Amino acid sequence: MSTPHNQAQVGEIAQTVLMPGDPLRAKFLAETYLEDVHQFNAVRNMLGYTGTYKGKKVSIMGSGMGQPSIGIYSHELFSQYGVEAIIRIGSCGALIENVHLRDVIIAQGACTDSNFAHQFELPGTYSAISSYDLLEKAVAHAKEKNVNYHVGNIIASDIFYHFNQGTTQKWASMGCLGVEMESYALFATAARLGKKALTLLTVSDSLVTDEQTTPEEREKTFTAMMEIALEIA
Ligand SMILES: O=P(O)(O)O[C@H]1O[C@H](CO)[C@@H](O)[C@H]1O
Ligand SMILES: O=c1cc[nH]c(=O)[nH]1
Repeated sequence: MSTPHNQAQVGEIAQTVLMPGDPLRAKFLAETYLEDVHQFNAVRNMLGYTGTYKGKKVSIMGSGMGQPSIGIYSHELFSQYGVEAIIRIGSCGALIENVHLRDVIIAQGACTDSNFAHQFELPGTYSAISSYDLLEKAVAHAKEKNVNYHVGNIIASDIFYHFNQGTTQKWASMGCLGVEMESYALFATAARLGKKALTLLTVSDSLVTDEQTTPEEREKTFTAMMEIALEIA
């Protein structure tokens, strides 16, 4: 069996999948941390790997950028491959002053400007939240490893280059810690299919101070977040 976007056979993918947006971050992680690794997907270069971490079977696969992309991959993983939990390991922009470059955000919930949840025809606004079970474990590991972490809400936007300069400040005024582009669709897909999801983000840039990390740093150096995800997988 395969899907239009994933050439893996059933059984090749672990019950927990770590998902960075960047498929090269998936490759780095698999090559750096996993043993007995094999690559299960290369369709559209959305690289996916399964291996073991401390004896535990774990998969890592890129999600691409944006809610439509993670909506496709997470739906297929949950509904076709028996995946029970997806942990997104992404980069984000900091929206408030006390969230610094390279800090880790553990997303409790995600707001959005996307219409992803309109498909559910709910009689109101859906609040997308992470799995408390995964969240609790991530916080425990972050504490144990002395990671600079924050737990709270984020904004999962359909837009990277906002023409209206004030947009992200409005989300900051509602307590959102960071901006990224996938978590709302991931949390909603998991909820609809009765599965678990969590997002861990490393701050790659600050919309407050304009500091930035390089593309290579985003690919290879966000290891505190990667290690938390591997421990709780
Ligand atoms: O680094 P990743 O996981 O791709 O996450 C962030 O980076 C991309 C934008 O540069 C978006 O996908 C955003 O969510
Ligand atoms: O969506 C994103 C991801 C990283 N940094 C941003 O500013 N936005």
